[in-house]
Amino acid sequence: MAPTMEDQQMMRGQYRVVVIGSGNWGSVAAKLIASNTIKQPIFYDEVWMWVYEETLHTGEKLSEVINQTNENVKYLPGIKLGNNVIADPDLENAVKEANMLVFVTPHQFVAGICKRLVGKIRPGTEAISLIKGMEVKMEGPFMISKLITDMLGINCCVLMGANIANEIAVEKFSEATVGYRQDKEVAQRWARLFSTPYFLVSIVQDVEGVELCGTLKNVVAIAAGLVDGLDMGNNTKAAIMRIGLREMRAFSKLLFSSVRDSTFFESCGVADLITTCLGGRNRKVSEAFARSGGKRSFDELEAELLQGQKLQGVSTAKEVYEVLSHRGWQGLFPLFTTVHEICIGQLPPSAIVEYSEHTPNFSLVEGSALYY
Ligand SMILES: NC(=O)c1ccc[n+]([C@@H]2O[C@H](COP(=O)([O-])OP(=O)(O)OC[C@H]3O[C@@H](n4cnc5c(N)ncnc54)[C@H](O)[C@@H]3O)[C@@H](O)[C@H]2O)c1
Ligand SMILES: O=P(O)(O)OC[C@H](O)CO
Repeated sequence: MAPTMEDQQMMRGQYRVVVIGSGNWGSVAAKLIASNTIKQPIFYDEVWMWVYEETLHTGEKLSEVINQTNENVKYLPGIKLGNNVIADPDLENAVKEANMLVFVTPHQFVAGICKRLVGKIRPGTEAISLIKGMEVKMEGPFMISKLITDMLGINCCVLMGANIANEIAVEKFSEATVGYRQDKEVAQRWARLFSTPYFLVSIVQDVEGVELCGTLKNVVAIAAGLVDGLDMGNNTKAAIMRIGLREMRAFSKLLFSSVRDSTFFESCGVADLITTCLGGRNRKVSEAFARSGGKRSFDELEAELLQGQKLQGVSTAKEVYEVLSHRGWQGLFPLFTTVHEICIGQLPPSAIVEYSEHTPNFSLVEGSALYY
């Protein structure tokens, strides 16, 4: 039954959103959300955005400049976020009224942020993670949505997709996928919060599949960048993407048997893999690494080329490698293994196309559980 006028009045402003993170994608997410909260009465108009405070070269505080200019001059210059976006450098204050938390920071910072939020979250709060990455603990791999759920005791959906932030910032058409565990209504509410005519969001009941797609494609993007840096051309890059996709699917299914094949055909799967391997930051820095012959470090190149933005692929390759070596799976995942060994300088960048020496291992798994 459709809600009555009275119900709609009662629901007015019921959902208050905070965006935790204000990097390149965090700022675009705040812009998308703010364009919807202002139009949809169930959402409170103002959107809080937690800013990891920093002092700009002008001596001004980033959060103050965002509030004065309505622009994130460091991470998304030239784009107005919407007058209903409020930047707040005080994390606890930013979340205090919210019941919809949008996590969008580089994955290495999430555990520290959640630690600060323990006991500070309103009852009945829902979360969504836009973060592409995972953590590896003694007990094994931990997806970021699970980390948020475990640390804060709240349900956490994920939103992933072929989403290069700068393109969405200028309202070029793209798609995204929300992954949810149980509650379809909550997932639909998240889709409603993000969807615009140029940003189409679908929902699938496969939280791990969606999150692993977003996480693992960053490792393949490092491989794609190496291929570009070696001037190997399109066929080689396509081969790397195909093999990478197969390893993404095999790894995801080995970790979570519930992961669906169909998820890899959503925006979060093959589409994100393609866009990241063509135009992402991981690809860009990795290309520069290969062009330096592996002489310059990823850290140095990240600082030089991204000016404060963070790569996720190199640390994810390490995290994936930890899982592979702990379980004795390196031979089954030659691409993931090789990417990590190149990133740490154990192999030269050219090893990415000397991949054939591992191929027999790879074909051994044909017909096994890994293969289908
Ligand atoms: N940028 C994109 O196109 C894009 C698209 C989709 C998903 N993502 C994912 O979104 C997540 C966030 O990426 P982003 O692009 O918004 O960020 P970013 O890489 O542009 O910026 C880095 C952010 O980290 C913050 N930071 C630095 N040190 C910190 C600390 N110690 N604690 C907390 N924060 C700190 C900075 O203030 C900045 O906001 C990543 O997982 C990324 O993979 C990015
Ligand atoms: O720029 P990257 O490599 O971090 O990728 C950005 C997004 O994840 C693309 O969907």
